[in-house]
Order: sequence, then C-alpha cells, then structure tokens
Amino acid sequence: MTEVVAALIWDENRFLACQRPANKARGLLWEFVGGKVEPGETKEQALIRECQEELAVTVAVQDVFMDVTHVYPDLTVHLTLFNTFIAEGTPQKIEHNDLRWITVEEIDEYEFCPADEEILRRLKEV
Ligand SMILES: Nc1nc2c([nH]c(=O)n2[C@H]2C[C@H](O)[C@@H](COP(=O)(O)OP(=O)(O)OP(=O)(O)O)O2)c(=O)[nH]1
Ligand SMILES: [Mg+2]
Repeated sequence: MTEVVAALIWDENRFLACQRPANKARGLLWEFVGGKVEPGETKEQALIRECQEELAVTVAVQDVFMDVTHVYPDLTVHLTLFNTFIAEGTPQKIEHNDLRWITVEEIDEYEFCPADEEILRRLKEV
C-alpha cells in the first residue's frame, strides 16, 4: 500500500485541479496536487514538500477532507486529501501539464484519476 497525500486548495468557490504530466503514471488525468509520503515524513510534512516541489507554494495544512483506497494494476494507493490554504506563493506549472481553478459544477468536464471519484462525488454534495 502506497501512502499518497494530496491538497484540496480553495480560492473562494474554486479549487485547484492539476493535470498530471504525460510521462507519469495516470498521465494527463487530473488530480489534487500531492504525491507519495517518503520514509520518516509525516503526511503533513510530505504535503508541504510536494506543494513546494510541484507548485512552488507553501500550504497551511488543515484537517482531512476525506481518505480513499484504490487498487490500480501497478499499485494500491491510500490517498489522504487535506483541506489546505496557500500561505505563500502563487501556483506555478513546474511539473504539471496544466493547472485550473475550477468550480464543483465544472468537475464533470475533467477526467480525474479513478481514485478521486468518490472524493469528487462528495465535493459535489457540499
Ligand atoms: N497526487 C495525487 N496522486 C493521485 C491522485 N489520485 C490518484 O489516483 N493518485 C495516484 C497517482 C499516482 O499513481 C499516485 C501519486 O503519485 P505521484 O506521481 O503524484 O507521486 P510523486 O509526486 O511522489 O511522484 P514520484 O516521485 O512518484 O514520481 O497516486 C490525486 O488526486 N493526487
Ligand atoms: Mg505528485
């Protein structure tokens, strides 16, 4: 089981959707910014690191919005999605193919990673 952390970043009524690079697993699917927790890191530390590496922003990590487990052919992901806000910086497209601030009404226009489906359903409810 691979521990993955991701960030739900809101700006008023929009959240940040990130398109994965073409050359990685789940290439060109949309995701919440984040990545794998490294040995010796807490989930919060991993999420702050990933947001710095992938977006060049510093996030403040709040509570867990939701966690899900999904089995892919290549790995089983336990994804923990945190509510966060940007404490410093503006998201930069360092590694992603595209970045978009989207409303929950726009979710169906984007093809997200399969592990995110349950999360997106819940987002549409709130
Ligand atoms: N970050 C992120 N990963 C997700 C989401 N949904 C989902 O299925 N995943 C999967 C895709 C990847 O297989 C895995 C996360 O790996 P990653 O590629 O982001 O990991 P990483 O940033 O640490 O990159 P790397 O060092 O493995 O190259 O979890 C999501 O919403 N956000
Ligand atoms: Mg990542």
